Amino acid sequence: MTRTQPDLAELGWKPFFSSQLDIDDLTRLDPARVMAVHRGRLTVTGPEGPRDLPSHLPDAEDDEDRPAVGDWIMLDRDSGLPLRILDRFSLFKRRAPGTGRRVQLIAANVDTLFIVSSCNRDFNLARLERYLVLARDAGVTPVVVLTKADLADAPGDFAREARGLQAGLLVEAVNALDRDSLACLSPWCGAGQTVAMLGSSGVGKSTLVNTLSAGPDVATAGIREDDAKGRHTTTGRAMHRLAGGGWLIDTPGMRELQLTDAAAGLEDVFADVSVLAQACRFADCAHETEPGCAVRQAIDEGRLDPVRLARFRKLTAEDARNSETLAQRRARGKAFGKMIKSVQKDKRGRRE
Ligand SMILES: Nc1nc2c(ncn2[C@@H]2O[C@H](COP(=O)(O)OP(=O)(O)OP(=O)(O)O)[C@@H](O)[C@H]2O)c(=O)[nH]1
Ligand SMILES: [Zn+2]
Repeated sequence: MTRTQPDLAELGWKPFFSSQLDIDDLTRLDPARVMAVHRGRLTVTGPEGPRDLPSHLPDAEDDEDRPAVGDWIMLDRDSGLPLRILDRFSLFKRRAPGTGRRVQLIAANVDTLFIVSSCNRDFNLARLERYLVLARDAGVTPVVVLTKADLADAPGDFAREARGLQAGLLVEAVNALDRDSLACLSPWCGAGQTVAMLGSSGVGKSTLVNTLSAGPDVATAGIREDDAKGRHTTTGRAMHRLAGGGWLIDTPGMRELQLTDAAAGLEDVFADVSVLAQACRFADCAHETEPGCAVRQAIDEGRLDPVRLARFRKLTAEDARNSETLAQRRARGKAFGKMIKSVQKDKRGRRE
């Protein structure tokens, strides 16, 4: 299949980006979209086709000044070098493991997050809520995609349960192997649109990528780089061109995303709990044994499902754990080490 180079709009350019440029910028700079980031290099695509560039930008100060897959960067027209990253309308990021407060950028300027689960034992409301919090936190519209509908007796039941999580939540049950069955996803896969995907292992993410993909990629194909041994290796693709004209970002980092600093997302996805909590007597109420707890009162009166509160607690704990600083983590590790030692001592004491 041959296809012409995508133009700016097809690459996902929006008025949001034009509004960040002045006349002077337009005469000196060219925009390009980051298709892949790897070992200090970028693969970008602009209307002139794909290019391989160094990833360092002149004014980079902190972690968020580094280019991520999906970013729009402005290149100097003369030197061809990247000068500036345009503000992102959405961003998936995470704390880099073991580095305290350092942030790793996963994907930028994503319009829609496909939250993938399947119509079988993988289906789990707690997991869906976790992904909904991630979507909300990144500023991306979520769509729940339930695969393996063809293997389930009553796929509608799964879809109904998922829809119950949030008013207006978009849920589609599909057979990921069948292109016709994926037609319901086309509103989010059209020209210029960018999708990312989250879901546990085996739910059908790779199958979805394959079925939705346009085939051989003009925008990213043909970029080769030398590896350490001087061999040519084709750069791993992070953005897949979709048959509908849009883009799908699929990177290992995206697949491993965890909750961090997600307080705003939690408050939104669990708006029912947050609203109740405002009426608790104590601002830091843990809704356990505190007097004047409006959340527990709602449970006693049957207005809130205790299972939902338990899921909210678990996610809040995950967020707190992932958001703690390296110093806090070390302190917790030490306290835990001390406790183990004292238990071991205690056991030895009893044996002697
Ligand atoms: N019948 C049917 N099989 C499916 C569907 N979606 C996925 N499968 C099958 O399920 C298996 C797992 O699918 P994958 O696409 O590899 O799952 P994944 O989410 O990419 O898994 P990881 O790579 O481990 O993250 C494959 O054998 C697929 O063919 C579906 O909608 N219907
Ligand atoms: Zn309370």
